[in-house]
Amino acid sequence: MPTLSLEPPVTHVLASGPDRLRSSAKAEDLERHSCVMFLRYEWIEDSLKEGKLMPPDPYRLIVHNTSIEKSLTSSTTTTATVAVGCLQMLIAPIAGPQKLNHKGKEESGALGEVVSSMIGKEGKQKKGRGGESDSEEERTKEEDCRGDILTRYLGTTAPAAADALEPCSTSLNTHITRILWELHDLYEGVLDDGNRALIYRKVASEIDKLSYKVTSASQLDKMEGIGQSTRVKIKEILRTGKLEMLEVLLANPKVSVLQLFMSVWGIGPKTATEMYNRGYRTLEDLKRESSLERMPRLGLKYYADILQRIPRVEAVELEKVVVGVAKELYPGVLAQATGSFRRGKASCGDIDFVISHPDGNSHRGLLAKLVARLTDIQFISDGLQDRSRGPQAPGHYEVDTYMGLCKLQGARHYRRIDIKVYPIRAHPFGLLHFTGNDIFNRRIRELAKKKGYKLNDHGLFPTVGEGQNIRSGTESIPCATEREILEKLGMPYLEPHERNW
Ligand SMILES: Nc1ccn([C@H]2C[C@H](O)[C@@H](COP(=O)(O)OP(=O)(O)OP(=O)(O)O)O2)c(=O)n1
Ligand SMILES: [Mn+2]
Repeated sequence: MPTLSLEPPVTHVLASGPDRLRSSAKAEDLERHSCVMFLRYEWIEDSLKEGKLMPPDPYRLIVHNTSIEKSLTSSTTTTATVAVGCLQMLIAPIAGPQKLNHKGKEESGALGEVVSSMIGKEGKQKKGRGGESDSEEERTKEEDCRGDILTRYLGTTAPAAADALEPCSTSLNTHITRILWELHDLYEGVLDDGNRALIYRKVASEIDKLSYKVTSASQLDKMEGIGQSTRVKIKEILRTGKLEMLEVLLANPKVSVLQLFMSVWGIGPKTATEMYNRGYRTLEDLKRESSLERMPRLGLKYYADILQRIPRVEAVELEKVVVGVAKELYPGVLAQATGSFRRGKASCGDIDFVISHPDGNSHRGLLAKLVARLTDIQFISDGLQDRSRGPQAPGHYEVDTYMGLCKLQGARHYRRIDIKVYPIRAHPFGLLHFTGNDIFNRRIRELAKKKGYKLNDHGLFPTVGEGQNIRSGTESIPCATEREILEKLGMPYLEPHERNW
């Protein structure tokens, strides 16, 4: 089990362009306070490849403004890579104790402000990828152009590719978004109002992406998708640090019990309300309820572990185990972790596998064998298997699903694992769907609808009729790759890390 053993411990990783670094007097200040190391961009690439934090010394840039200039220009590694970013590792003494927001992301607090002032209030933080040789200006143009294309196709701008690798992103605006996320969670979960939840989610994620701290609601004037009532709420949050409407909601005892129940894996609004109406108020009460189905039982059994997010280093190891066993059992199998892991996130809520076999036949029975072997080696501990046979429902093919819990040998926590096995013709659709994120999926499904298709994780089905009478065929348009699916929808291909909407 790999560990994060860098000393002093790393709490933040931020990226900055070298030009900004060269001209910044504050770079020296930060170095003097010895809270920052400036590293070449390859450090994070290698760390991600290796699944652990690499020792920083070989990647270090000497941080006096004049020396930075020298090490940037005289670096023996590709100047192109160096030219796109220098990483700063901000360590504990200044950052103070780590705080987690509701999504388990670190809050950057005052230190974030120091850094944002260093890299520029209005400037978007940029991170490049190794091997790119275009200039910063060219890249900006290209990203802007891609944004335009997507705006045209999807009615919104995708986040720049550079925003996606979460290890480098910390929100500077959790003073606002913490409350908006809480509203999202309440509306989505407890109050079962998906539309309102989506509004708060969109606004909160947009504000989380800003590279400056919002101190006045007028700074958000140009941001799309913020309605008048959300604006009023943000003003109140900025003025008072809280939101009365949220406090009133949270003070409602029923709401807090429902929230607690729905934090259990497998319990949705319906069961939570039912349990509340039966007089249950605590998780201990729930454990006594014999009518609970298997999934919420597991949810209760592994409650504390499931709440913990999976650090990326561990997810890398989890993927190795499952893919390794799948390949051993079925040479040539297509198996990979999707979801937030494939989108490059620093931590994942669970780990989602999508599997298929190119021979068109071996997918049958594969899941049962794989789960049996993973159980034998004491990787999988508990779970549920389900087979949704098709195509009784239009356009639904045989897809096997496993939802359960697993643990690496010697690891502290059990982790949630989902495995989906698709027949090869549906594989790219499964991959696209389970890579997400959910907002991106919603957008491409809307786009498909406009173009006369129904898109789901089984295929792309031409539709006939209109409005209430709309019906989709049972034969999918064949697509061999995710790229082909997006092409059929007339939109440019997006790498998984560009799908963090
Ligand atoms: N209501 C949903 C739920 C899921 N998905 C798709 C998109 C998700 O990205 C993917 C995997 O679902 P997860 O809930 O596991 O979400 P993520 O993997 O994206 O995030 P997390 O880190 O929380 O697991 O399935 C979706 O489109 N709509
Ligand atoms: Mn997931």
